[in-house]
Amino acid sequence: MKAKVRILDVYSGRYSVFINEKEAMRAKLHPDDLVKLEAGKKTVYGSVVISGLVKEGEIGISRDVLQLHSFSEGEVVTVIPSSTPESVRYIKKKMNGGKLRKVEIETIIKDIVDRKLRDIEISSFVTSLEINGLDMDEIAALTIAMAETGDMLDIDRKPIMDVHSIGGVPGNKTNILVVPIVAAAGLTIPKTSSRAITSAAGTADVVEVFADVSFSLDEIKRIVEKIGACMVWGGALNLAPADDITIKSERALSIDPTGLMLASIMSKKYAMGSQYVLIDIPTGKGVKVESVDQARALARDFIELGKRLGQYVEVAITYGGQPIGHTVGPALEAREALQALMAGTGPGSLIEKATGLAGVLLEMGGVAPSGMGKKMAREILESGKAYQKMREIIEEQGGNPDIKPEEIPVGDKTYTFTAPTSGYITAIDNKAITGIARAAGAPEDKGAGIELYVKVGEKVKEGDPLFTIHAESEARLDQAIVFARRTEPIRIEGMVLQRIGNI
Ligand SMILES: O=P(O)(O)OC[C@H]1O[C@H](OP(=O)(O)O)[C@H](O)[C@@H]1O
Ligand SMILES: O=c1cc[nH]c(=O)[nH]1
Repeated sequence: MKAKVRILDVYSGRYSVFINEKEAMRAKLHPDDLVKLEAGKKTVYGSVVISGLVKEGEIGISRDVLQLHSFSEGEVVTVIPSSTPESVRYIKKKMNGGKLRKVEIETIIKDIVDRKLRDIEISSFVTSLEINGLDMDEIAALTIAMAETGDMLDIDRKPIMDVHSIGGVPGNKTNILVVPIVAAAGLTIPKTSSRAITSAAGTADVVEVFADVSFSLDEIKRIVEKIGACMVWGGALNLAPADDITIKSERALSIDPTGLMLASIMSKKYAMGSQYVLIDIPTGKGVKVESVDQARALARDFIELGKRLGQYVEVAITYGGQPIGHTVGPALEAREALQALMAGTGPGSLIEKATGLAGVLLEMGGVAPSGMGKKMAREILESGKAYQKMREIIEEQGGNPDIKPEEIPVGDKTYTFTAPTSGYITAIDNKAITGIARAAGAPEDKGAGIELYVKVGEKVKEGDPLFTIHAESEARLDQAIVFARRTEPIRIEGMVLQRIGNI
């Protein structure tokens, strides 16, 4: 069938194609059917939405499609019903525990990028990877397919350093300090981050509080060649474009299948042309990797994958047993990171980790002698040079370099939990902290999150404040309070954990 394009002011978070009910009946199209739109050399796939927003003879296109494809109002397109793509068969193969061949992985990734696979099929793919995993051949094929379906960056300043955390630990704003420290030492570090996957704030969500994170590859090249660094969102570029699409399913399920995580991280590094990559594996209770043995096994996989991609990879296993610093959630974390950069100091968990990671990169990049990297990183932070570099990054990325931490707005609906008893803090439950911050609205509501007043090992008196929840609406605050009451994220020795009555 032929129809005229009508551009609808609608964002559905997916590729939606709106068809009038009568037209759909005639063409035997049903909600969520896959259709192909053809106009000249352009081909786009989308899912059918039956809607009164368009008349007969029209085809409505949501703004999501227009972000990557140009269609004009009134343009004539051919609408062709599309059958289930071949890649669904390969997804089922993985669901049944089979090993995928390179060509099968390439087909799945291409179909994800072309939007031939819909959310439900992509979620099934992600779930099949969570359950049945991938071996190193599959991971390497997946990484290269994810990178090569998008653009590649070629920056003239070498060597190109990079850092990436596997995430999972609440409050992990560490790389917002690492990147300016490393760039202030004269190294080149074009950092791409994803948005939150399992946490309440990915690094891209946090940086977005004070600067833009969505840039074209040409803009990134210009920024990095000028100041040696950037901190951008991988999903905004056509860089490993399957990554952000699969991350949406991961976020909804709060899972990060190991093989997909390796491919997600390393495809971004490969596409950015990174030569020396440091991977941070936070390890501890309630994060993605709970034991040092598991962390070592994962480290070997990163190093092996790096070799296959021609990259030199080192891994830092870091402490992830409780949140990093004192804040969780985009705006609160942005405040804390900026404060630390300005003061050259801050909470031990943040400063030690940031200078430790930056130090490894300074040694890998050959600007610090072996064993001296951390000291040099600390000097750069304390001297204010890292803050100056951060100001350059913020300015080049369209933000206000003069912004002060207290000027960053945080959620004004608050509730503070206090210590029910006196004693030492014995544990902080990472998963519960993330769950509360997400219930409060993070990461989408930038001001939502948690301010923590205590860390494990500290002494509190009954009635001392433990943490404050911030939200942007009363409804979200109430949800977070309920979640916090149910999960009791902070344990104090001697505290009654549960009271059980007649059962
Ligand atoms: O904690 P969750 O949400 O699972 O993991 C996602 C976060 O981990 C990585 O951090 P970085 O960009 O290396 O700092 C990702 O880019 C993302 O920001
Ligand atoms: O970028 C990232 C970080 C953690 N896990 C992923 O899958 N991607």
